[in-house]
Amino acid sequence: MHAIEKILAAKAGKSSVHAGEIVNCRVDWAGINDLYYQTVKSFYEMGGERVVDPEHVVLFFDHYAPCATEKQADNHKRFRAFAREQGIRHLMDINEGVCHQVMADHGFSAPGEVIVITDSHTTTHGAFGAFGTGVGATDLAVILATGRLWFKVPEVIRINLTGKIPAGVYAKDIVLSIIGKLKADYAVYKAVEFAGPALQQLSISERMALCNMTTEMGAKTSYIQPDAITLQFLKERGRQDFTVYETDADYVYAADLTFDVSEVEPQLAAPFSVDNVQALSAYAGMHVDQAYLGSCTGGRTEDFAVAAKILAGQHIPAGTRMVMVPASKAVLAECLAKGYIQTLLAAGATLTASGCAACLGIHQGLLAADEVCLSSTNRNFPGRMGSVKGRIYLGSPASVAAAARNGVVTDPRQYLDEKGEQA
Ligand SMILES: CC(C)[C@H](C(=O)O)[C@@H](O)C(=O)O
Ligand code: SF4
Repeated sequence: MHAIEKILAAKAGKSSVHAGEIVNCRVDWAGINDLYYQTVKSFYEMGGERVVDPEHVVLFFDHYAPCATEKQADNHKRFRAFAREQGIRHLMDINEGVCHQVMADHGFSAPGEVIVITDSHTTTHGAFGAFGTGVGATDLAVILATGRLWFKVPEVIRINLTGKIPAGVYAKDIVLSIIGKLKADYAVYKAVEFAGPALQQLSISERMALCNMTTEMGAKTSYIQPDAITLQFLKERGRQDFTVYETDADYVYAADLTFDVSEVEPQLAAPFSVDNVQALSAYAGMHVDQAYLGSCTGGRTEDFAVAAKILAGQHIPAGTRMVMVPASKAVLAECLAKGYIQTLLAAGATLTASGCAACLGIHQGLLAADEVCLSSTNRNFPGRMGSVKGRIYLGSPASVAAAARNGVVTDPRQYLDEKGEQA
C-alpha cells in the first residue's frame, strides 16, 4: 500500500484498502472557512444537533478578513454564535490568517492525519504527510454530525525531483514548470506525491507551496513523506503525537515521473489559466501595475525574506504598486521581528491584513480592466482579482519583488547571489 492508503485504512478501521475503493474514514480535523456558512445551515437541515467532536473543528475567518460588507460581518456574527453554541474552541478570528497557514502555525497539520476543509487548497497539508482534501458545505456538515466522511481511495502519481535548485528559483517555479508540462487536468482525482533527493533543499514553507499547487492539476490530495525537516517543524510547534506511515516498496504508482530541478528557471503562468506557463524571460520588460505578495501559496516568512532582499534600499517606481498580505498573524509577527515588513514598507509597499484578501478578488488589492498583476498566488482565471479584464501572471515571491523593484517583469536572479542572498 501507499502511505496515503495506510492513512485511509487506519481511519476506516480496515487492514488494507486499494485505489478506487470507497472508504468511510474518521476525520482528524474539519475546517470551515467564512465563505461556507452554508455548512452550518446544512448541518441543521440534515438533523444535526450537537457537533460530535468540537475539539477537532476549526472555524477560519480568512476570506472576509476584515469584512468589507455588512453581509460578511453578519456571516461572521452567525459563525461566532455557532461556535459558542457548539463549544467550538478553535475559532480563528479575522486577525489569524489563511486557513492552511493557520493550521501549520498551530501545529495542527501532522503526518498520518485526515484533514478536510471547505477549501480546494487543502492539498497543502500533504507537506506534512497528511491526507488533506477540500470539500463543499454538505460534506463538511456530515463530518460535523458524524465525525466521518467517505472518500474514494485515489491512485497516486509520484513526481521525483532531482538535481540542485538554482539560486533565485523556488518551489513555485518548479511546480509551475511541472503544471505547464502536465496541464491542469493531469491529476484529476489522483494523489500527487513529491519525492526525490531535491526535497532535501525544500523547507516546509516551500513544500507547502508545492502541495498547494497540485490543486491546480486537479489533484484530490498531495503527499510528501515526512522526514527530519518535517519532524523538526512539528517539534518546534509542540507536536509529537502522530503516526508516520511509509509506502511499501512494491507499491505500483499510476505514473512515476522525474523532473530535474537544476534546469528550471523562473516561470510565469500567464492569463487565463494556471497551465499557460512560460519562462519569465518571455515577458521580461512587460509593465506591471500591481505586484501582489501573499496567499496560502506565497505569503510565508521565507517569501517575505526574499522580497526584502530584492527590495532593500529600493523605491518601487510610480505606476506600480505592491500589496503585501502575510498569510497569517504568526507570519506577520515573524516578518516584523526580522524587519522584512519594515524594509518593504520603506520601499513603498502597502501592508494589508492577513487573509485571502485580493487573492480571490474580495478586497484589498483588486485590479481594474487591463491592469497587469504579477502575483505569488495560485490562480489567474478571469475576474479572479477584480476586473474580468485584469491580467494576472503567477510567479514566485522573488519574481513579484523583482517586478515591484523595476515596475516591469524582471528576472529576480540578477539581484541574488549563488546562495540566494542579496547580490
Ligand atoms: C473557498 C473557495 C472560494 C476557494 C477554494 O476552495 O479554494 C478559494 O479559497 C480559492 O482559492 O479559490
Ligand atoms: S489565500 Fe487564496 S488560494 Fe489560499 S485559501 Fe485564500 S483565496 Fe484560496
